[in-house]
Amino acid sequence: MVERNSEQNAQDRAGRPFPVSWDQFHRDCRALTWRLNEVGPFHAVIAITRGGLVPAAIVARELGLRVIDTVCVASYDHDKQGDLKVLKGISEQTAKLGGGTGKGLLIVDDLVDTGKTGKLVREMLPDAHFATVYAKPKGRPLVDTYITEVSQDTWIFFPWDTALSFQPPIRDGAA
Ligand SMILES: O=P(O)(O)OC[C@H]1O[C@H](OP(=O)(O)OP(=O)(O)O)[C@H](O)[C@@H]1O
Ligand SMILES: O=c1[nH]c(=O)c2nc[nH]c2[nH]1
Ligand SMILES: [Mg+2]
Repeated sequence: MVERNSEQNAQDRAGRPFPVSWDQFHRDCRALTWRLNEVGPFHAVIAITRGGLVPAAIVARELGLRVIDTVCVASYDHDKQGDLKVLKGISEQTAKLGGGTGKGLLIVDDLVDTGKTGKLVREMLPDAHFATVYAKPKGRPLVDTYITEVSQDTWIFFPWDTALSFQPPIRDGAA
């Protein structure tokens, strides 16, 4: 069980819900790839699981990359960030492709928020290119390429975490 830290309860701080549909997410990932295509070529994509798996699949498809690795990090227990735990590091084979420092490797995640996850992975591969679809201001300086910035008090709701449900009319107090 990931340890909870009430100071880091991101969703409590999040005044603004930002729901993202599958269509929107796919479009944003394609927009990200247009930018990455100018920066590459890359030897491999490394997804920061689990949120980075979906954008990594789309980016890899668009860039024609077939070597895909994962760095498995756990920190948020739903909406509360605890201590970061690396459950699986980058494979030796992928590390070799990046010359040990990550040169020519592309790290992909769905977003940076506080930047803690991104910082941890960057330290493993200082010369890798780090891309996220969304960025909040605290984490943004860690990212090399991103598409959309949202305010720090925004909570992004990803399509794999949500389902269609009834919403009360705005007049009746809907967000
Ligand atoms: O910039 P930070 O404050 O570190 O937050 C960003 C990280 O938080 C989320 O992952 P989470 O730990 O919730 O795990 P998940 O990807 O498995 O959902 C998100 O996918 C990023 O990896
Ligand atoms: O689904 C999520 N939305 C967010 O805004 C966020 N920030 C950190 N981790 C997050 N997970
Ligand atoms: Mg994640």
